[in-house]
This record gives sequence, structure tokens and C-alpha cells, in this order.
Amino acid sequence: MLGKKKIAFIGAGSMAEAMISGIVASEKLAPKNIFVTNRSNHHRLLELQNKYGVPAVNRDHLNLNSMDIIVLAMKPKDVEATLHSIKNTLKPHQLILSVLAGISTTFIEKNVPFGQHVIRVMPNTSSMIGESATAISAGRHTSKQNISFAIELLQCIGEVYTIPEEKMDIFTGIAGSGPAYFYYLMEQMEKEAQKSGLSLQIIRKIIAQTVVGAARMIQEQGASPAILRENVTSPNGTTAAGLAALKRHGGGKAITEAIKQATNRSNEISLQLEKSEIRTGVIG
Ligand SMILES: NC(=O)C1=CN([C@@H]2O[C@H](COP(=O)(O)OP(=O)(O)OC[C@H]3O[C@@H](n4cnc5c(N)ncnc54)[C@H](O)[C@@H]3O)[C@@H](O)[C@H]2O)C=CC1
Ligand SMILES: O=C(O)[C@@H]1CCC=N1
Repeated sequence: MLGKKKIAFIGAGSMAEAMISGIVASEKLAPKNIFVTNRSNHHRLLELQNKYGVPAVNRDHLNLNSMDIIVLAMKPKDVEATLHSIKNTLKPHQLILSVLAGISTTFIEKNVPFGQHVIRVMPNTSSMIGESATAISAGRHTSKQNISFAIELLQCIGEVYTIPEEKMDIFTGIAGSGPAYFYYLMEQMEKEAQKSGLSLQIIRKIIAQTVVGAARMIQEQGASPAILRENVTSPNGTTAAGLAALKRHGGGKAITEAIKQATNRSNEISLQLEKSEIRTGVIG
């Protein structure tokens, strides 16, 4: 269904690259139909062009009229200016996909022509290898056909879940930001393991395989993490000692707090933006 659809990424940072990489690797869309632009860093655009074969286009030269899907992939603070700069060129059938944390479909709809098709998307950087956990929530005017296009496109970068928009903040807290928590944990594991004298090269492989194996046990066995944890924990054994230390040092609480804070931040971003809109009179 994606066939000859044309997509433009506005914003050429790490999230745009991860999505472009996953989409190109899926071969569902020809790289020549995936356009990427940013505010000013042409060197970065050329880097993406060389790596993925996607046309890198200066903002002023990007013909948005010919696009079917426009992906907003800039930082949330830049969204208002971006929407202001494109709203007069948008065509009614064009679908806007926003991957911006904390930016509601209502906010976008209020800053583009009435009736525009909008979908809020929360991917993660594992899009790079087609392993994202991605959520979508459609705006008020989005057609079923455009929702299907979006799902098909996003399936190129991993699993897609349709959720109510009010759950986007918690989704961002666990899945959008989630990879960073695991990387942080893996960083700590690497540091400690290196003290043993094992090479970083082998340690990195061991830890990654351990994480992949644990995640796949949940995916493939359908068991709960609590049961799987119990299966690892022999009475009075090594895991019991490790888990006791984790509890003593607030491991569980630290993870809960990380998710809470990321979720709150997502909510805070939208509140901040809407407040500034109230001040400037965009939202009445
Ligand atoms: N990095 C991540 O893991 C994830 C990021 N996101 C969202 O993706 C968005 C981008 O994040 P990153 O890629 O990490 O940021 P980044 O800072 O790496 O990239 C932002 C890009 O937007 C461009 N930009 C800013 N204003 C622009 C404008 N007016 N016109 C064109 N381009 C403009 C910048 O030049 C830069 O290329 C954010 O809104 C974030 O909330 C969502 C899910 C995960
Ligand atoms: O840190 C952020 O704000 C973005 C959104 C989710 C992951 N990265």
C-alpha cells in the first residue's frame, strides 16, 4: 500500500535517522521517496544522504506539496515555528506524523489548517534496526486510510500499538525513553565487569546477549517478569545476593522514579506549550 508514497522528515536528528534507517532497510519504500531536511546543518543532511540514499534537501528547496506524509522530527520547542512555516503550503489530504514528545494532536491541529490529518507517534531509537515499540494516536480528522498508511509505515521500524492519546505520556516514559534506562544499566554493568580484567569487547557482547535473552523469554514464553526472576533466583544463591543489594540500594524505586519523571516531563512539555499559546492568543 505504501508503494510510491513520498515522505518528508522535517528534522534530521537521531530520531529521524533511526526511522529512516529502519524504513530504508525494510525496502517497503524506495530511498528516493524519503526526503529529509533540517534547519541549517547541510553537512548532516549530506551524511544521511550518503548513508541511506535519501535525498537531502535544504528547507527552502523542499517541495512539501508533493509529499503524502510529513514527519515532524524536530525538538518540541521548535514545533510552533515549524508549523507556522509550513501551514500555508499544506494540502488537505496530507498526513502529518509527529514524533515529538509531549506535543498533542490538538496542539498541532490548532496550528495547521482545519481538518488536517494528524497522527501522534512515539517511536524509540531501536527503529534503527526495525525493533521499535511505537505507539500511535490519531487526531480528530484523520481518515482510516491514513491511519492504515501510518501503521504500515511504522511497522517498517518495529511493533505498532494504537493507544488513547492520554496514555502517550506513560508510553513515552516506558518505551520512548525506555532504551536509555537499559543502556544506563548496561553502562554500569560494563564498568563493574571491566574490573575483572575481561575485555570490554567480550563484556559488551555478554551483557547484550543477556538482555536480549531476558527480553525474548518474555516475548516468546509469555511469562511474567516476576516468575522469570524467581526462576533465576536459587535459594541463598548468587542472584538472591544480587537482588537483595539491588533492593537495599533502592533499585526498584529508582526505576519507578525514572518512569514517573519521564512521564511527568512529557505532560509538562504540552502544558508549557499550551500556556505559551494562551499567552500569545493561539489557543483561546
Ligand atoms: N531521540 C529519541 O530517542 C526520541 C525522540 N523523539 C522525539 O523526536 C524529536 C527529535 O529528537 P532528536 O532526534 O533526539 O533531536 P535532535 O536534536 O537530534 O534533532 C532535531 C532536529 O530538528 C531540526 N530542526 C529544528 N528546528 C527545525 C526547523 N524549524 N525546521 C527543520 N528542522 C528543524 C534540527 O536541525 C535537528 O536536525 C523530539 O521532538 C523528540 O521528542 C521521540 C521518540 C524518541
Ligand atoms: O528525551 C526525549 O525527550 C525524547 C523523547 C523520548 C525519548 N527521547
